[in-house]
Amino acid sequence: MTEWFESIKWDGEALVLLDQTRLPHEECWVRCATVDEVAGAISEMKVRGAPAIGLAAAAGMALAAKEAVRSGRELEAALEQACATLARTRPTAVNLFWALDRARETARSAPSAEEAVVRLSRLVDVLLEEQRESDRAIGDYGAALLPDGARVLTHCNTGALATGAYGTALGVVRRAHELGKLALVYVDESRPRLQGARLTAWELLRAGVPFRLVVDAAAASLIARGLVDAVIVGADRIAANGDVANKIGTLGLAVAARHFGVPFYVAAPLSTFDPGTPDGASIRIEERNAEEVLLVGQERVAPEGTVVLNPAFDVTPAELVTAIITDVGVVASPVKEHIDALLGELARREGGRLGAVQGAGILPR
Ligand SMILES: CSC[C@H]1O[C@H](OP(=O)(O)O)[C@H](O)[C@@H]1O
Repeated sequence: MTEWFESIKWDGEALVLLDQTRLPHEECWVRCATVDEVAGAISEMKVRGAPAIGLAAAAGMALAAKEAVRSGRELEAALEQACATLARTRPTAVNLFWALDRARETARSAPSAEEAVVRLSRLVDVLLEEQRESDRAIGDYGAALLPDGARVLTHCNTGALATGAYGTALGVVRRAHELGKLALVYVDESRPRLQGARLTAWELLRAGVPFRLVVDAAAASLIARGLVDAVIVGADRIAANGDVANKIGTLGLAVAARHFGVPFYVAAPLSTFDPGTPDGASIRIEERNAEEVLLVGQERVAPEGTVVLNPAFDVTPAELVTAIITDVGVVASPVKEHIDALLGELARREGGRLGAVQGAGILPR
């Protein structure tokens, strides 16, 4: 995977973010020097995308530790408060909580508060490098699944903006393009926050990848007309049984893909898997504010008095998923039966924290 642009920078003193609410018309960087500023950036979606949210949260913990040592506050209490603040930002992407766990373990491993500051700062760099390696692996595994001349449909934004590295589903798209296997990408606009129209279009233009922007409502008919060889999306949380939480609108794509016999792929790193959540019904779906639906840009489109329901994610049952493309291999169909091997790998990586699980069906590196 060729080098890509940076969307998240960590200099040990602050988290510097490419403000995704200003793209594509303005490339503005925001500097977050406190945990509250990081939490605000996550809540306001200045940084968004499951892995990117995790990276930001880890930086927030490092900043909280630094402030505790500077002010002489007891470290444990300061980190617990920071953890609670960050955990309240967005509830669905498990990467946020995975990163907070990594940060707390890192702090606990330090012999002193001063050393905890050093280790937490180093953890942000480690997570950034892990994400680059993970995205590269996902790109390679995913591109290998696509036919030559592939026409792919994707939803929301799952690129470098969403991971801080090269992207998950959009990383597969870019890798396939680099390998000369990609003919065209259909990009769902992804109402209401328009991550596809604003962010994926911006990334693909930069990468020189051919694409067509479509309204969300067009996706099923493109699949029905035989214009799509594969649907590939990201994920915010994958439950122990393989059910997938992702941007609202994903479930409809999976149903259409299954009905018309088109592969439906999910691309996600191990940090998006949540062995602690048994199934999709147990995943908390973030409800966002009404203005996101009432307004298009700054213009109000619905009449006064309109009541809104604005779930930010939906859940796709495992049986509709053709395969999950991860950084350690592809979890083949039926995903529900084969996910155990992946959870075993996750347990190994997490130092056995989750208990080893035997299984089959994962394609080795
Ligand atoms: C690579 S994770 C991207 C994932 O996150 C998006 O949600 P949001 O834009 O609300 O953070 C969407 O679900 C993407 O699939």
